[in-house]
Amino acid sequence: MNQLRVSGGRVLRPDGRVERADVAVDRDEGTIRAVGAPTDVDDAVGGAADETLDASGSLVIPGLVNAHTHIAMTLLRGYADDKPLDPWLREDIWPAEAELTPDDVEAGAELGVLEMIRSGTTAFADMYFAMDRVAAVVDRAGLRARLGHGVVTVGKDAADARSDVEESLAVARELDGAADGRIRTAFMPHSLTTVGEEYLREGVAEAREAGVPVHLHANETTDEVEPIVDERGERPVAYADDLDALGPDDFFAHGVHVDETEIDRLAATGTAVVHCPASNMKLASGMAPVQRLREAGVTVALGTDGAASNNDLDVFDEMRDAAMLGKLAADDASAVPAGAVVEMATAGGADALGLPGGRIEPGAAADLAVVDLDAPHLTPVHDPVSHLAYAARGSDVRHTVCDGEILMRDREVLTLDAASVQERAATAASELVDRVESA
Ligand SMILES: CSC[C@H]1O[C@@H](n2cnc3c(O)ncnc32)[C@H](O)[C@@H]1O
Ligand SMILES: [Zn+2]
Repeated sequence: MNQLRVSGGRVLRPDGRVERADVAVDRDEGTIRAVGAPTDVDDAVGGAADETLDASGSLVIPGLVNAHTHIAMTLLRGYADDKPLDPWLREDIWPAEAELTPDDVEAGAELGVLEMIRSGTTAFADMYFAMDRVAAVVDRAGLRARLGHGVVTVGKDAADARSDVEESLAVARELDGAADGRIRTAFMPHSLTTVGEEYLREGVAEAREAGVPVHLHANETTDEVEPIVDERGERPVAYADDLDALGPDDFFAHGVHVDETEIDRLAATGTAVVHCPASNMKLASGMAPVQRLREAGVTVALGTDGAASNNDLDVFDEMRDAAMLGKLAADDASAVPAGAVVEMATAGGADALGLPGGRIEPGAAADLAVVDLDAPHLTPVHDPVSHLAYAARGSDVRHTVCDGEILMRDREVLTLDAASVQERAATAASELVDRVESA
């Protein structure tokens, strides 16, 4: 066995306990072989490690999962701020995205992936355009992802609308299993209001036939919920159920404005919700009832949403925001505690996306982040889980491992050339804005 050993650290176990332990990784299989005291790990795997990552003074955690983003929107970070969702999209974001080229998407995706590796994220879900380019970046950079082409049919004639649906299905069929299985796919209609009913019905039926999940924005703002209720006489989750878009493989972004009946239906169908607290606060979309969702048994994951509504891709920020906002939403300081947001950012994310990882245990995918605790803002360490939720930052991550491969060692990303990625993205962003202004 080609063995990577993560040694000398404290390890976050699936039950939330933290213990001093080494982690032995089988790099051929990309899985964790043993976790425990160094001598026990030696006994379990035999032989010396081929490579070691020093985790002394550090906390070894499952690689974080960013369960909803639009990765290439890094190019639009800081481009348009301080507006609610609908005018932000219509007045600023969609006109800019109309000028995006596949090269831009690749440049933005590289920048996003670089930022994620640096902050300990090893898996993400992405809804955007030019997904073959995003897939190529994921393959090179070494992460895992669930990818889908985002469909919008409003404002399009029937031929264009149908071809958008077909593209999403084609991407879902063709890219599934790419990057040695690290890439999985989904059918991704943008939302229940931006995709017409006939296209939703056809697309979901074909996605079921192809065996790929469905991912969409749902119940994000009252502006989106109200027209559905007015026109259909039913809530969005009931409409989604009628479309056959709910199930244990499916995951919805946001779920801010969900009532008790909708929460029960999400739980009963096993549909996961990706909570995006920073985006919900920045766009003033509202406060998701995270405590209620979790109490009802809904799988809740965390997502940054795009970098234009966040404005970063740091899942540590998302954990802190989720814990803070969850308390405010429940009017209860004990709601959405530290352990809950850590679970949402790890096992909850992996479960929502149907990707391996999220737990440090033998047999699990070797997706890990090593968080350096030796910093003023992390001193003293009364409770490492509290630090993960409330005090740590993405920049505290020292090493990142995915599928048994080291993506970042001692804060140096090994799979991408950070300087050239930043330069390429900055140039692409400024040329994009020039094109938008002259359009
Ligand atoms: C059709 S690809 C995805 C599409 O979604 C847009 N988008 C970015 N953030 C949000 C959000 O919070 N709610 C809804 N839509 C969003 C993105 O700009 C793309 O156009
Ligand atoms: Zn989104």
